[in-house]
This record gives sequence, C-alpha cells and structure tokens, in this order.
Amino acid sequence: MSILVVAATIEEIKPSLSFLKEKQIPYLITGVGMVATTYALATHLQRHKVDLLLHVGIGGALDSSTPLGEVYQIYIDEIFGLGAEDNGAFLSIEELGFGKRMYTEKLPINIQLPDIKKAQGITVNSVHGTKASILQLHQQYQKPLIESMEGAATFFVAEQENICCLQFRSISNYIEPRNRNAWEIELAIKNLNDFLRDLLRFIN
Ligand SMILES: O=C(O)c1cccc(C(=O)CC[C@H]2O[C@@H](n3cnc4c(=O)[nH]cnc43)[C@H](O)[C@@H]2O)c1
Repeated sequence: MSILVVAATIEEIKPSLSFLKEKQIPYLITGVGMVATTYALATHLQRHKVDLLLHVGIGGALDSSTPLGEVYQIYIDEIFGLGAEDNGAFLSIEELGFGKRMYTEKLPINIQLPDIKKAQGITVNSVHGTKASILQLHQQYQKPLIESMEGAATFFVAEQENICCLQFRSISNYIEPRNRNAWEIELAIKNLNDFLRDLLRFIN
C-alpha cells in the first residue's frame, strides 16, 4: 500500500523526517490553510499513485480539560462557516443547495488501527480568538472538538479521488482568546511524531 504522509508545515513532522527517509515513505508539505492544502494534494495526486493519505498536524481543542499534547483521530471534519449569513442567521452550503461542509475519514480495509481517542474537527480560515465566537462554538458543538486549518480539505480531496484518508492531530493549544504563550507546540509535535512513527511501523 502506498502511503503519503501529509502535513501543513515541515516543523510538524521534523522529528520523523529521518525515519520517513529511511523507510522510503513519501511526505508532502502543503502549506497552511485549505486552499494551499487542496492545491498541493491535487497536483501531487495527478503525478503519484497514493492508496492512503495520512494527514498529521497540531490543532486547538475546545475542551480545556483535554490535556495538551494528547493525540486524537479526527473521524469527521467540517469546512467551518461555508454558507451565507442571512440577516443574523446562518444558511449552510447544504441549505443553499451548493454542496456540503462535512467530510469523513476513509478507513483502509485490512488494517487494525491503534485504539486512540476520536474527535470531531472543524477547519477554519481564521483561528477562533474572541470570547463571543468561542461561546458560539461551545453552544453548537459536542466535545471533543479540534480546530485546524487544513483537515477538511484533505478529507475533501480524498473523497474526490476515492482514496483512503486518516487524520491525526495532537493538541497544541486550547481554542481561547489568543494566548500564544500558553501553546505547547513542542510537546504536541513530539507526541504527534512518536505516534506517527509507531503507526507507520504498525501498518507499513
Ligand atoms: O500564531 C498563531 O496565532 C497561529 C495561528 C494558527 C496556526 C499557527 C501555526 O503554528 C500553524 C501550524 C498549524 O497549526 C494548526 N493549528 C494549531 N492550533 C490551531 C488552532 O487553534 N486553530 C486552528 N489551527 C490550529 C493549523 O492547522 C496550522 O496549520 C499559529
């Protein structure tokens, strides 16, 4: 099975680069955000056959009781805010009849995955950072909820191309009014990469 490891930034998979090279597992750095991710994946998949996209990255958790650094499997991800504002209400892209916001993982058959915690994802263009917008998230979503800037785009491309896709995120921060000093990026990246290498040893 040909696997492609996908991350937004090289920093997020740096601890695994020598392992990936040694095992000859290809990786793709897409850049941050849904547009960059979609373009990078689409052009890569035109030139290379891939059976499984393994998307890894850090993300923000809505639930502040979730320990920073914990790794989650994102099983469903939403293109957050895709729709139209309508005089104080929100009309989703589904209600407008132009498509859908929700995309899911596609599990490879015949592979037993490690039993880790699962979470729903939202994918944003703009990281939530005001009390009002975060309160809305608490009112609208079940927890655990993890925010990223790429996840739904990778699920979208995988669905378009009909290939398997898994997404794993470790929690670098809480979704809260911007407080960069509280982010645990180093811990999140270490745990993410320990998990990634174990997973690849297991399935490759
Ligand atoms: O400094 C900032 O405010 C900042 C905002 C967003 C992302 C970053 C990054 O370091 C980019 C890497 C990657 O991080 C993901 N990420 C991490 N936490 C969150 C979040 O709370 N909400 C959305 N995305 C998040 C994202 O997928 C980026 O690709 C720095």
